[in-house]
Amino acid sequence: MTSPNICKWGILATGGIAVNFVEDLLLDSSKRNASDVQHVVAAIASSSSLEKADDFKAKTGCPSSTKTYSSYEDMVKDKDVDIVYIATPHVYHYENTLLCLENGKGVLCEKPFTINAAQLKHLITEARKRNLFLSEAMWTRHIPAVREVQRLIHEEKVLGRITRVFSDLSVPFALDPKHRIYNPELGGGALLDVGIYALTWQLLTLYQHPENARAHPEFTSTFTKSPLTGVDDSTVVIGNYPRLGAQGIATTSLHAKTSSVYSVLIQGEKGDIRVPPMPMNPERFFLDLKGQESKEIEISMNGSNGMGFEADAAARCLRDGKKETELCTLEGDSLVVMKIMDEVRQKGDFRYPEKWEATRPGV
Ligand SMILES: NC(=O)C1=CN([C@@H]2O[C@H](COP(=O)(O)OP(=O)(O)OC[C@H]3O[C@@H](n4cnc5c(N)ncnc54)[C@H](OP(=O)(O)O)[C@@H]3O)[C@@H](O)[C@H]2O)C=CC1
Ligand SMILES: O=C1OC[C@@H](O)[C@H](O)[C@H]1O
Repeated sequence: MTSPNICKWGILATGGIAVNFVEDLLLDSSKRNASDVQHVVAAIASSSSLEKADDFKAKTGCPSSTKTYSSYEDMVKDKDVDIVYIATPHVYHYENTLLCLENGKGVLCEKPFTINAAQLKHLITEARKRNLFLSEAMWTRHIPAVREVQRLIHEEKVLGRITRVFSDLSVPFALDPKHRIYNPELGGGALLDVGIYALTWQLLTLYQHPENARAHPEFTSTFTKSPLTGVDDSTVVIGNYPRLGAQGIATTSLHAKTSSVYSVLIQGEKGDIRVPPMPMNPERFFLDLKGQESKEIEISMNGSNGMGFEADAAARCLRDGKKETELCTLEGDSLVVMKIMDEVRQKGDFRYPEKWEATRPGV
């Protein structure tokens, strides 16, 4: 048996989700059927202090060999780092990614990739120019249960013709204007933070349906601005897919909570598939075929938070010299999502502060 390929990660930012990501990196990858790759947390950087990076290292149980840095700029120069995972608030993704690329590092950047499509196009150009790996950490696209739902409806066609897909992620956050979810200076708002998952499910099921052949749907949307800070606090995106004769209704809210019955409901002529919450990383779903008992299908992640699958995909790309993952391509997937979110924000007459919408001068 050949030894696993080792992927050496740098962790840029030490907030909430970075903990979950690092926990998954430290799990035995064979539990995810990924014995061909192995992850090492080579370095952790905090922009706040070295102490914060050290605390993060201790809290997540990283080995003593993991280096810590008190600046992102120093970490990206570390020769022991192959790829950087970026977990800062949304408005920083563009500059943080450029910093990594300019220092020769591949990047897996948290969602939403950037604030707008123009910024993402620039990142794609820079990554290609430098022949570096680049991907959005849209983990949902890599989750085994999500892939199984896609296989069932697209390949096995268990529901026959698909007619409608409802998808929702709604999280009632406390009304705090400083929290990144409500703060326009951090790229807050329901659509970019949580609505992106509801939209992704619509694209995974309808846009990526083989009979749609990635034809761009026509979108109708509503965008409600929070009286607190002006970011959207509830948004609906309806996609019309004429090639399928189907519609997708993606919803998000910072007030309501996703129904406990389903976060995704895929309706077809032969029945429904129902994915209970949460939609980001489901381990089970229900197949409700007409005239039959409901069947629960469980696809366990064996104790993983669900973020290891995107890390495995990135590690395989680095090993194989690929510059993007197959399940979350730059132009075919991430850029499509960014363009739709731009369109929805434009219709809702909402822009982030101009300095966060900007691309570098001359781009
Ligand atoms: N995939 C998923 O399920 C999830 C993804 N996310 C995504 O991950 C990213 C980070 O979210 P989350 O971890 O919840 O955010 P947190 O607020 O918990 O952490 C963000 C980190 O970014 C760094 N940072 C740098 N500049 C700032 C600043 N001006 N204000 C605040 N933080 C700053 C800080 O780390 P330091 O001090 O170390 O530099 C901070 O701890 C977002 O893109 C979000 O959408 C979030 C939750 C779940
Ligand atoms: O990605 C996310 O998923 C879970 C949410 O609670 C969080 O705000 C968001 O960033």
